[in-house]
Amino acid sequence: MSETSVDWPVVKRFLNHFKPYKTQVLIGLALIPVSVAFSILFPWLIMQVIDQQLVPGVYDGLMWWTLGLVLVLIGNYLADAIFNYSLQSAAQHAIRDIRAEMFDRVLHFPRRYFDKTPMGVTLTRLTSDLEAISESFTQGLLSMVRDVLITVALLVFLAIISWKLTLVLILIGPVIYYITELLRRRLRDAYLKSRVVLSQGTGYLQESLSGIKTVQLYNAEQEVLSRYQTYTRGFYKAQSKSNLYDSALYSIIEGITTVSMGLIIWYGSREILAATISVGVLVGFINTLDKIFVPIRDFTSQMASIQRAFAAFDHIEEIFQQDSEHVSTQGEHLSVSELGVLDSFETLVFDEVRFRYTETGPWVLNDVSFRLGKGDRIALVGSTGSGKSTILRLLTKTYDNYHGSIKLNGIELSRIPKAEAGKFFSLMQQEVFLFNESIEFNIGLSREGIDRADVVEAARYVYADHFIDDLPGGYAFELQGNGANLSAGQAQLIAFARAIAGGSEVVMLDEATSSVDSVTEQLIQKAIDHVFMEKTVIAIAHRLSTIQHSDQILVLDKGEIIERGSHGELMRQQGFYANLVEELET
Ligand SMILES: Nc1ncnc2c1ncn2[C@@H]1O[C@H](COP(=O)(O)OP(=O)(O)OP(=O)(O)O)[C@@H](O)[C@H]1O
Repeated sequence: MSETSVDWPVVKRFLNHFKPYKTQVLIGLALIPVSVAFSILFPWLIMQVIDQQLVPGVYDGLMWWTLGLVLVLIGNYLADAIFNYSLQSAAQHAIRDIRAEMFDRVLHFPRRYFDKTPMGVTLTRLTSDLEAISESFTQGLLSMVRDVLITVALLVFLAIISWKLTLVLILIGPVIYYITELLRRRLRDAYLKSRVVLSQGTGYLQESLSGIKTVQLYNAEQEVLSRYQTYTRGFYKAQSKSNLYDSALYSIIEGITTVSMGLIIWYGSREILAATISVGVLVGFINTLDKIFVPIRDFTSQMASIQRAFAAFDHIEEIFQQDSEHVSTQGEHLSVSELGVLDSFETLVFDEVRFRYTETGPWVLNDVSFRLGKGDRIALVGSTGSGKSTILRLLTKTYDNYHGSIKLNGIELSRIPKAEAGKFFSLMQQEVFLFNESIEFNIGLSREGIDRADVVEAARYVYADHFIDDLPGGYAFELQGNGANLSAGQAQLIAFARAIAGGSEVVMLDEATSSVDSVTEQLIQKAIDHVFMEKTVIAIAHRLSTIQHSDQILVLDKGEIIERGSHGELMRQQGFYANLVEELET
């Protein structure tokens, strides 16, 4: 344990989750003394049967002793079963609650977290790390407490019936402990190694499966497989090593138990012949031996399990430590009058906004200023990486540590809670994610206040209704594998309908650059025209027609607005924009 530092507040927070299930924990704990009592009662009864009945040849009452033995055995099993069941049940309940709480946090994490944390890591935190803690709680910590108490009680019992035999036993104890400790260290190293390789392998597996289309497209199956095999080989090696130490430990302890048994029988027989102890004492002693050695052996795995739990505590703590960021994206508590100002969209003003994704990274937006009024349509154009999407990401509050000022109806955006700001803006994304659910779900997303009629209306708004009606089941049509059973254009229309269904006043459009078939292309164009006619729009525009429909065009280069104006004005300037348009036309 000395290798692992224990963060008690973390452990305490974990144990707090057991409070609602304290009855089960208390039942489990209450059964520990029962188990201890039964463990002593059994060898004591055996001693009595031998010394009082068998050796003197008294058969009267033998049945009662035997019945007592059976009852104690049954009682012991029952106590063990209830102990395990109640503690496991409490642990499972607590883990269920913690898992839900952690997932809730993860769902609210800022994008920065996901930018730097591989998905596999978050998955591991929510699954195997929690399992390790739960396992350690039941099979590690509390079983160890019970076993230690039983061992001590048995040793006291043995010392009372024969201190000489107990002395022989105690001499063997340190040998077992030393061997166990030696192997345990190696076992733990091998185990840790296998966990590291396993999590790397799982991360790689997850990445390969999410990129399966690319893997297959470029016939990279063999390379991917051989790279995965390096992880499985590593895992196999580490696992084999830990199995080897585990079985070595098991066999050595078994061997020592047998040798001790021999020693005790030899020494005990001499004592019987010298009439210092009775036959019953020797048999009772032998019966108890196993009960002492097994916990000593299990102690190793219990300690390992507790160490795993502490490592897991450190990992899940990373999730709980994200707290401050979690709160910051939520903005502040606005006053009633401020909330009144946010009733409907009036203006959005960017004033010398600067932004970078990381503390030390390059500035991605440099003194960006513009004003978007109700009904205005702004187009953002510029080369790739110039910062267009970043502007939209600031508005969706995906990132919020900007410099300068962004005011929504005069209130600083960073102060407005994410959910509140979200009512104003909806994003028509270029990158579409569709769930394995019905079309209706994919448009409405079970959002509050959006019913079936809104879903149908949104689909009609973006001209997606015709193709949806033609699908088997219509709005109940189940999508598969991120919309694999739709065309790319249809998937885009569903995403458009999703953005419209929210009823936001400002639509942010990230226009797709990928080409779709001409029929869907026309539908998408019509949907965009519709939005341009009726909504306030801020669009990352790639189509010339979208750009020309805008009141104001902002031309971005390396995070700066280098030109601004209407299409006609910018064409007359014969600058960056005019060149861009020329490229689009050719
Ligand atoms: N999560 C991120 N972490 C760090 N840097 C990022 C991140 N996202 C984008 N960037 C960087 O910010 C810059 C602007 O990116 P942005 O996505 O805003 O460009 P864009 O103009 O929308 O490009 P495109 O037209 O290709 O979508 C780029 O240099 C990019 O590398």
